[in-house]
Amino acid sequence: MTDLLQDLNVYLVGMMGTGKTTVGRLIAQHLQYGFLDTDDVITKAAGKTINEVFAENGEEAFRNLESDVLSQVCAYTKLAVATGGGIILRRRNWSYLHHGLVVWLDAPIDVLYDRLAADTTRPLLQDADPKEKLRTLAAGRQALYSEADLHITITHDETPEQVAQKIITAIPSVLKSNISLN
Ligand SMILES: Nc1ncnc2c1ncn2[C@@H]1O[C@H](COP(=O)(O)OP(=O)(O)O)[C@@H](O)[C@H]1O
Ligand SMILES: O=C(O)C1=C[C@@H](OP(=O)(O)O)[C@@H](O)[C@H](O)C1
Ligand SMILES: [Mg+2]
Repeated sequence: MTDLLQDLNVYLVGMMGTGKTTVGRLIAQHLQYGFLDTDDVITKAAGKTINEVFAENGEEAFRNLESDVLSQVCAYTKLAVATGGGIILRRRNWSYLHHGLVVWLDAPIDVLYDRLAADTTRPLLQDADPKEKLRTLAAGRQALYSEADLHITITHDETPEQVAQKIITAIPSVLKSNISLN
């Protein structure tokens, strides 16, 4: 499996709350890869929280930082990368993501809402109706997420370890089909 991947980075994309950060760490352990979360890198580089970046600099500035971080991360290999849910919004980011294997974690809105209802660290969900906000964001992003190499659907009762295992099991199928296309 690790041979098949040829040190390619694995990028997890998907809506807030799908478990990119949690599952990304497990994927890294399985693959004996390093782990990186683009939000963590932004937080460290900016010296403030994601909430503070949004509040003080705005979403556009956050998206610029996100693109900068991704452009630097894609120069490395053997990384499992948890991205922020909006990374797919910028076309330029796809040229970086496609240096590696892009995995879309896809979970029902109810699951995302249950996980994030009490969370205050997602500025885009600090809204009068966070569930509706999740629906709107997901609807607007669906077509972009579907550009990922691998689509992993998550049900409400799957543990992070089960999701990681599902990804690890599915990866060879995409790599094989890529090879036969070339
Ligand atoms: N498979 C899962 N089952 C239950 N809770 C989960 C699962 N994956 C993630 N979580 C929880 O959901 C919340 C959001 O997970 P996180 O990894 O931060 O998602 P993301 O990075 O996609 O926004 C966290 O509290 C995390 O512990
Ligand atoms: O979906 C989004 O636009 C965002 C998702 C967040 O990351 P997670 O997907 O890890 O929650 C974080 O990057 C920021 O709050 C914006
Ligand atoms: Mg995350």
